[in-house]
Amino acid sequence: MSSAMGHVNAAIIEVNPTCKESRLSIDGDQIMNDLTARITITFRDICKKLDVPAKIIDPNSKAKTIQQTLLDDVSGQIHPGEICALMGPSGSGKTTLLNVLAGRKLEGVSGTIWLNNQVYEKNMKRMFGYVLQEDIFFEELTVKQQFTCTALLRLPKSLSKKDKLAQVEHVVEQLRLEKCSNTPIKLLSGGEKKRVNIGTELLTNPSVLFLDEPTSGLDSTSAVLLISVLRELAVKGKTILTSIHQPSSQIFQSFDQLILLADGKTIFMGKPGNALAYCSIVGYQCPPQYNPADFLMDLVNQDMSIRENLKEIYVQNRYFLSKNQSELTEAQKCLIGEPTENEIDSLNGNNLQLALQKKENKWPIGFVRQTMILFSRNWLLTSKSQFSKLNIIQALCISILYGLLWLRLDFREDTLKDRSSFLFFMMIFWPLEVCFQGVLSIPSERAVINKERASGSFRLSAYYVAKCLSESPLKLVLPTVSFTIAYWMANLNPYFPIFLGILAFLLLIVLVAESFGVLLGALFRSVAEAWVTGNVFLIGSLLVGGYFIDNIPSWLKVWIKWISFYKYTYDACLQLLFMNERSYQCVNGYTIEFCRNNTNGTFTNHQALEIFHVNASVGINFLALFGILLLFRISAYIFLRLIKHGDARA
Ligand SMILES: Nc1ncnc2c1ncn2[C@@H]1O[C@H](COP(=O)(O)OP(=O)(O)OP(=O)(O)O)[C@@H](O)[C@H]1O
Repeated sequence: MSSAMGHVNAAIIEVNPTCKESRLSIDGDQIMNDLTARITITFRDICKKLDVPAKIIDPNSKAKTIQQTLLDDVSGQIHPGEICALMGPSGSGKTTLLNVLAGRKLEGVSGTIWLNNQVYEKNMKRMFGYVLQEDIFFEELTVKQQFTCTALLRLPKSLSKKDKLAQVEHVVEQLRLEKCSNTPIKLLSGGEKKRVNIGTELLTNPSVLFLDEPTSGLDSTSAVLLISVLRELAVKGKTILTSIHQPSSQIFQSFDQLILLADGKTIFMGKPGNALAYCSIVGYQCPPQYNPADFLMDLVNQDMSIRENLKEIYVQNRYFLSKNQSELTEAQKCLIGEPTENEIDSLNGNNLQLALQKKENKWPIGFVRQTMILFSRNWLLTSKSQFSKLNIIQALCISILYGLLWLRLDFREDTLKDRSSFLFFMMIFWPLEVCFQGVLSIPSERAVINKERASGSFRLSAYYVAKCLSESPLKLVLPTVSFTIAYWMANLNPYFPIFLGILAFLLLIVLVAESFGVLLGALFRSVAEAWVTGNVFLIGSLLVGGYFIDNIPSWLKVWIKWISFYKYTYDACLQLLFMNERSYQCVNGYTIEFCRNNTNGTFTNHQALEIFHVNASVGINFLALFGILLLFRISAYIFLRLIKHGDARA
């Protein structure tokens, strides 16, 4: 398995920066073209109503929930080759409408959506690309690594790897990202990051592109560049719907259609160039030399009564598609009429079947391939974070400090406690360190994973298996180095197999602690809560681990074997340490009873072990630790599956 994974790893890392001229093969071109049908989206009477806890809206309310209307009877039609802009004040429902049309967060939604003349089905989502407002990535990856990983995961298995890489090159060019294609995403400008965000969605060549405020935070030049990229995509036949906040007049005029929302209702739908004329007809005149977008936003933001008036006028005017031109009111001439059933039936003669056929797989590639690609990405990211200069310096300093404090222990009665304390303190630092990394691990990746899974990139199980397989070995490297240095400096027991046995147990407890951290990260939404729970459990487990207290109350002793993984490791390591035949020098009889009247004598390893009151065998301790490891890992997966910690807003 490792060689296969190494191969994929290379595929991602070794993206050839010079293969600019790479092109899709004829077959590849055909497959990519087949993916891109020209799609008209029609939506009728879209409502979204949610029952929200009453206390959130009114702290004095006696009711349990209050129904909130996020979208109210919104209808429209967006055509291929066009860019439709969604505008409206903050909270007017732009993101909600985008989500609904993109088939996301459908709780409480009613109404109908058609893609061409086919009623929307969940599995048509693969035709969509959704560019979130936030640019969420693993920012350590370069642009090409990000694109390559996405292409390998999301493009169908019928495409060869060469074609998938050619598609990456194509998108890099299309989005004018050549200059920064080998730069880590964290070093990119806002505009470049946004284009990487769009590029990630474009790799699958979606027919419809949804964008949530792609220009927010960009300077005007970057915004214009971005919109020109969208225009090029529209020209190629994509259907584009984007929400936007206060665009410049140049950008505003460049849209093909504008939908203006207020409080979840449409108040204008038409060509942007007709918006001011419409306002003037219904009684709101734009002052000369005013940016039309600013005027519209000021108008709807100003006064509740103006908004209500605009909503009413729109409702009176919205259905007119079946009328003759001569029957239209002046206001209607400025609008695009809302579609009726007839408009849907006559739509887009293209009879391409958009829903997945039963035999088609929901996932573009299989579980094993997904796992291998995610393994390679995780390997890359984890090795970057694990082997930072700071981590290496920390590991060396700590091991040398341990080694110096316990330097060259003699085999004498008065060093028995020091030997056990060495083992115990070795069990503290690395497990705690790795547990903390585990706690942060899932929360720090959650946003990216949720985003990628929302676009159907991979199974959760593939992500989790890849994560476990790639991170665990890497997280063992520094503890191994550190323990080896300290062990031989302290000269704990020079018999090599014993060193290996103790090392194995110390690494096992590192893995158990890491799994415990991952479990907490999957269980809790807040890192602080996870960490507090972890602290209490780990400190409790440490205290009863066998080093600090001998006389534990009997009612508590019963539970220790269930809760303390330190106890298993400590007991096993002590048994291993005193396993081989060796004599120890008596000193004063304070520790070993046999030495009390025999201060110049020697005692055996068995007598040494007796003072530690160890019970279970090494094998039993190993099985117990291994069982806990599996329990933590499996529980973490179950929590990850069951508890949705994504966006709290449905
Ligand atoms: N899950 C939810 N529960 C309750 N209210 C919600 C939920 N999701 C959204 N809302 C509310 O619905 C309204 C519309 O939200 P939405 O995010 O669509 O607005 P927007 O126009 O995109 O705003 P902005 O421009 O600020 O992003 C807001 O008042 C928001 O608070």
